[in-house]
Amino acid sequence: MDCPTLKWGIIGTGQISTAFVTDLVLPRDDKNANHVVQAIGSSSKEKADEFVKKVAPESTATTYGAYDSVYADPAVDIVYIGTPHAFHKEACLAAIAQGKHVLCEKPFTLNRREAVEVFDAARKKGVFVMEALWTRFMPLCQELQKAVHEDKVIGEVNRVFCDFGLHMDLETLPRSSRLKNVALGGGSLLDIGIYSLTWGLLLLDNGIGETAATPQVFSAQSISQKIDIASSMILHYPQTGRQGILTSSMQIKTDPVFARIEGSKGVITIEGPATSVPKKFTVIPRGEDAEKKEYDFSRPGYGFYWEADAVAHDIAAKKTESSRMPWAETLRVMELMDGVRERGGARFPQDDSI
Ligand SMILES: NC(=O)C1=CN([C@@H]2O[C@H](COP(=O)(O)OP(=O)(O)OC[C@H]3O[C@@H](n4cnc5c(N)ncnc54)[C@H](OP(=O)(O)O)[C@@H]3O)[C@@H](O)[C@H]2O)C=CC1
Ligand SMILES: O=C1OC[C@@H](O)[C@H](O)[C@H]1O
Repeated sequence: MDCPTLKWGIIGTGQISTAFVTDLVLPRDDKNANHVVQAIGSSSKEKADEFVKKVAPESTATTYGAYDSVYADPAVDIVYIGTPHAFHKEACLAAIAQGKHVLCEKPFTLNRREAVEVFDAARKKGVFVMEALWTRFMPLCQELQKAVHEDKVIGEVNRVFCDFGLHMDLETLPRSSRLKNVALGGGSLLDIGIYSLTWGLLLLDNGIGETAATPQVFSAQSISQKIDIASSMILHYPQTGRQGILTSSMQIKTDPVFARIEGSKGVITIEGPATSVPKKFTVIPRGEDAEKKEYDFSRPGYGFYWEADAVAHDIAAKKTESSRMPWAETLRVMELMDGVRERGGARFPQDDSI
């Protein structure tokens, strides 16, 4: 099918649902899927109505003051989950129980154990489920992986540095903020460290999920008000000697150049407004006379349509997993982050496995 149609039910009307739905309805020249905003579920019907008025005024979305009504709506094909991390598992399970496909925001769940529960349920129902790690679906990311692993433009990779820092004034954030509330999964690692880890995994090794090489992991976390305000991970691949130095912080914003890949024949830098939103990469070959080459990627809107289009095509092809974000890859990332939190001391009340 060339241009499949997918009818979306949206759960939560906060920041990310606003950005995601804005992109779903964005007119684009390169459109290769039809996205219909079919239903909106919110804690109140008034909020859902407001959301439609603001974000998708042309749509005829049904609005509900309860999430369950979205899961039960027969017109909805796929549920997009845009609630805080701590509610992802419950929302995924409820949607799957109604036979819906699911695209769930990152981090997929609070830990690996919860993710296993969701994938087991999806397997039994035969529905498509994916973690919305949108950066992996950006053309820049795919081009960069090709340049590094297939074209070997900087020879053999030796080290990858990547940071995602944002200045989040913890003192002034309300206790209810998902960024600092422990019960909502607050802290830097699950919110933004997941991107630094993703870049490291994608650039240090060409495998994904079960085919990926297993690194040794060393890590540290700085804990304040029970959450990690900074996390650092060193990934070491014993077979190749490669190292990744991958960090996150809630104290200071990262420079626009947020990552650096060092290889035997040169260096690549990646830059953009945030570590989740790469705009350009630059290949800098070794040697004083060597010419730098810049690869600049423009994008209308935010760039969430790339993952949405990929999901539409996977579902049309009757797949239950994405090849760019397979279940085993989500489980691998969750397991690595579980380990970091186990060593670092950040814990959530409902997380009884660590
Ligand atoms: N891919 C990306 O670039 C981004 C991903 N995210 C991810 O999306 C998720 C949501 O983040 P974000 O949109 O920033 O969060 P917001 O706080 O802006 O919105 C979350 C929404 O979830 C609903 N909700 C349900 N229960 C609660 C609760 N107890 N506290 C707060 N909200 C609740 C609310 O919607 P309602 O009242 O309508 O039900 C709320 O508006 C997170 O998991 C985050 O990691 C976030 C930002 C960017
Ligand atoms: O995924 C994200 O990327 C951007 C950040 O501002 C946000 O907190 C995070 O959830």
